[in-house]
Amino acid sequence: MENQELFEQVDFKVNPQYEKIIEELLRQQYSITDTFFEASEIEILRTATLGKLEEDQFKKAAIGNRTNEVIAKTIRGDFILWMDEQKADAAEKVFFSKINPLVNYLNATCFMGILHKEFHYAVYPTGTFYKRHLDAFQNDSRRKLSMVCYLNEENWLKTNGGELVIYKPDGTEEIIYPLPGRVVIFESQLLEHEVKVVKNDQRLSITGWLKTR
Ligand SMILES: O=C(O)CCC(=O)C(=O)O
Ligand SMILES: [Fe+2]
Repeated sequence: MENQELFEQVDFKVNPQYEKIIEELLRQQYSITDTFFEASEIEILRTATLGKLEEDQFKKAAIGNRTNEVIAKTIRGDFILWMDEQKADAAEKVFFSKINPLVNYLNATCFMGILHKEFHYAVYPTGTFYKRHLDAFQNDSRRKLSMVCYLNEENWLKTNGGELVIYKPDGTEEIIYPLPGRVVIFESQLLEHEVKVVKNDQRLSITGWLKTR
C-alpha cells in the first residue's frame, strides 16, 4: 500500500508486461515476451526491412563493435543495417514508440541508468548463423541488455532453423524460435548465446543494446 502511494505521487503506473520482463531478468538473466509488438506493427517493420534490403542498404556483419570491426564469416553470416533514431523513418518511429517506454520504465523502477541505445536490422539468409558468443566487447563494456525483436512471417516454420539458443549458467539451454512479435531481452555481459543455422527462408530481426554511461 505504501508503495502504491509512492507510485501515485510520481504519476507512476505499474505495467504488468514490463514487470514480467523485470522479474524474468532478475530470476534467470533473460526474458521472453511473445506479444511485445502487435501483428500490425510487425507488418510495418517487416515491410520496411524488406524495402531496405531491396535497396541494398545492408552490409556484411562484422565481429567487434562499430569502431572495431573484423569480418569473420565463420563466426557470423548475417547482414545488418544500423538505425539512427534521430533520423527515424515512419516504421522506426513505430519501433521506438514501443521500445522507449520500456527503457524509461527500467530506468524509473530498476535504476538501470540506460543512457544510450543502439539497434540494427539483421537478415540471416539461408545457410547463415552466428556462433556461440557474448555481446560484450573489449572496448565496450557499456552494453547492459541485449534485445532481439523478430520480424518473420506468422507461418515461420520450426524446421526453418535460426533458433536463438541461450546457454544458461546451470549448463542447460533455452531454445527460442524467432517468431514475429516476440522480443527476447538478456544480460549482455552474462549470457552466451548462438543463432543456429537458417535452413530455409531468410530470418529477419531487429537487434539492439541498452547501454549505460
Ligand atoms: O538474432 C538473434 O536471435 C540474436 C542475434 C545476436 O546474438 C547478435 O546480433 O548479437
Ligand atoms: Fe549476440
